Amino acid sequence: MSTPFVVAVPSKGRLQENAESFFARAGLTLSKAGGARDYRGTISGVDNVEIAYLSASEIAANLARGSVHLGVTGEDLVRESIPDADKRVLMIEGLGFGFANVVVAVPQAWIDVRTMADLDDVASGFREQHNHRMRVATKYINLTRGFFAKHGVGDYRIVESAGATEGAPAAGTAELIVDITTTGATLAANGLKVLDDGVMLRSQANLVASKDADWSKGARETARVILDHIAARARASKYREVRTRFAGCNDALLSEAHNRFGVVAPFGGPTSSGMLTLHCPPGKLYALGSFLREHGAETVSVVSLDYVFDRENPLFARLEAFLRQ
Ligand SMILES: Nc1ncnc2c1ncn2[C@@H]1O[C@H](COP(=O)(O)OP(=O)(O)OP(=O)(O)O)[C@@H](O)[C@H]1O
Ligand SMILES: O=P(O)(O)OC[C@H]1O[C@H](OP(=O)(O)OP(=O)(O)O)[C@H](O)[C@@H]1O
Ligand SMILES: [Mg+2]
Repeated sequence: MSTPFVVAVPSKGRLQENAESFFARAGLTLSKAGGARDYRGTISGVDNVEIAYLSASEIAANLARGSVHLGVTGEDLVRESIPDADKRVLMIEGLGFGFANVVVAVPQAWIDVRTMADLDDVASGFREQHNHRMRVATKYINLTRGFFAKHGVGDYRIVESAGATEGAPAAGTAELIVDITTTGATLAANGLKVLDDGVMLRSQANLVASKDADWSKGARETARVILDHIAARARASKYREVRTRFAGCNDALLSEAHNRFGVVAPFGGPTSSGMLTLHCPPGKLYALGSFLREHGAETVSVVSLDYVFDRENPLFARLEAFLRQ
């Protein structure tokens, strides 16, 4: 038997539920072989795939190592734990959940410190006054080093923090922090504020491929099938299907609809009896319906799409290009 194609899926934390429903929406049903507590699983109907249930940070580490082919994890973890990430992994697609920013936050009491440049001023003075360098608590060590260097801030020391990072300034173990935030509630509760230019990374959950996995012919074919499901779902959710029939429909009208509403005609122009099928972005449906009726349509119906299978698979094309590099 050939070695399995491994897909890593978050087993806990904030990304877990959304990741499972992302696969389900794409028609990929994950099942845990040995029940809820099992950490290996399969995808029904796609042969030779093994699902590895891991934490989001383990998934980033496994992608770096090439021990999984595809994984769902946060961009923050990818950028922090994989040096030269863009060469080692491909972020195939942002998944629209797990949004969070990695930020530099200082005590609100530091009223004169609003920017990284202000922080640089504080850092220099701090060392003279306190006999030690300004301390930054974080688990994002590499991201912090890169960002601070980019802003010319050098006079600081990192204090590694695995959890409850926001508490470090009040506890006296650091002067400021770098951490991930969504609502900002935890920062506010700890009397911290984000610097105006202190957003280091806008992260979301991503579908990520590892360059160093075993990309045999069989593995590529499995990736193609999985990404075909995902692309079909992504394409379907960008549009609604609009159907109508009217005599006066012509190419000029279709190109006006395309320009004004972003409409595409996946099956070509109207049939001989004037039947027309269009795909329209959800936000433009009413405007398109009005436009079609103004030009002679009697009735316009709209339905949701589950999948749109195209000959082109942009996600797999991106993966192939990356693996060729
Ligand atoms: N408000 C948030 N705080 C932290 N992470 C968030 C937030 N919103 C989204 N995320 C994303 O979720 C990822 C996993 O965070 P979470 O703390 O849920 O995982 P975890 O199961 O605790 O993983 P680990 O054990 O590896 O820390 C983060 O790296 C980030 O990409
Ligand atoms: O901006 P907010 O919406 O308040 O969210 C930010 C908080 O959430 C995360 O912690 P998490 O809940 O993942 O706990 P952990 O530190 O144990 O991983 C993060 O480390 C912050 O503490
Ligand atoms: Mg966590």
